[in-house]
Amino acid sequence: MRVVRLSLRNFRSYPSAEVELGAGLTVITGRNGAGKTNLLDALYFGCTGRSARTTNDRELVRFGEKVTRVEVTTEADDGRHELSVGFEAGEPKRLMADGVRVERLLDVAGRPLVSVFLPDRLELVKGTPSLRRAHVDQVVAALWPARTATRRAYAQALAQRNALLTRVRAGHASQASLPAWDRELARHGIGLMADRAAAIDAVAGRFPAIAADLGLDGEPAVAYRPRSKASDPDGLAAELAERLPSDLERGFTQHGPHRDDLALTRERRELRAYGSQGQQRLALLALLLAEREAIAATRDAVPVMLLDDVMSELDRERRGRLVELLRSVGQSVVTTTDIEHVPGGEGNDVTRLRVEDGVVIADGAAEAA
Ligand SMILES: Nc1ncnc2c1ncn2[C@@H]1O[C@H](COP(=O)(O)OP(=O)(O)OP(=O)(O)O)[C@@H](O)[C@H]1O
Repeated sequence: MRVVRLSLRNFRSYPSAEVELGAGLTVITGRNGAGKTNLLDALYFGCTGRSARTTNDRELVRFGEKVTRVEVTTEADDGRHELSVGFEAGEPKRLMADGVRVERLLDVAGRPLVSVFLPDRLELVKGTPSLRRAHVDQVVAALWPARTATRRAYAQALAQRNALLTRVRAGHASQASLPAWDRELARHGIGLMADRAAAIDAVAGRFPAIAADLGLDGEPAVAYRPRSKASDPDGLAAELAERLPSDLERGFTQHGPHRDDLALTRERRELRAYGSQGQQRLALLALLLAEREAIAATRDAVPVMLLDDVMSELDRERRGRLVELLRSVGQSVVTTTDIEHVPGGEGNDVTRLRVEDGVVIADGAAEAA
């Protein structure tokens, strides 16, 4: 499946725009502030129903306007499909798939998977474990959509246990029902840990070669770091029981997969603490590309890569390697202020779009794929 067309109305800086994407690499050029990221975010929004940049949807509505709308046309073996997201500022979003109203685009079977790199996504490497956990869970969802149920069940059981801890602590409930909740939490917890381990396993094997391809030296590696050592629900329930006094003191559950992390390392040291900006950036790109490969191998779908402003931060050799990787398989869209930052960007297989004064101009389309 690939995205063939993007259409927007009153989205961020665009009054309206119609964009045809290439089957392989599409490069969006334009000056600083021209609207390149806005276009990339519109694509993300149209495919997922969410912005990659903000959780405040109001920001997406063009200044002075009330309603925004993004439509995405995809092409798959069974023909073309239409996804659309629109809303009036302050009102709920209206999501449609092939003209039928849906609750969430993420649940639509035929929607394109997207993987996005924005400069602030470096937080995934540098930031708190919670960001990496959420990311790992997204990878699980992309690999095996049905398994999102396990994460939801775990979150629900955790919330119930925490509520009970608060009541016990306040003297409003007895401890008698805690073991039952521990068993429930442990059952879903072990399931969640198994899903995360399997997802990282699929990615970890691919990561070093891709990282090396991108020019990241020093034996880069990615590994799942579960908080619990347990291998079955009884083991995790026992660990929870052991920590009960301290949980009661604090009023929340301190142990379990909601404290897991993902380690990105180079020379066995955490990139989060010791990596240069360039190394962190390369590791994140390698991670996203390894995930793309793992997803492509598991499902009949290659996620569309959306890369914002990544080229200017890489040296020429690494830019060249990244572009080669992107051109080798699937669909990707990159933004840059200067086409010269995309080695091979003038090639016949590359679609070039230029953004100027709120208008998107086809700057030489790729030959039919
Ligand atoms: N809701 C909105 N309505 C109108 N304009 C907006 C809205 N939100 C952002 N903008 C404008 O969009 C422009 C930024 O666009 P964008 O971030 O896509 O630029 P860019 O081409 O990626 O720039 P850079 O190369 O500097 O990263 C700014 O001029 C900003 O004022």
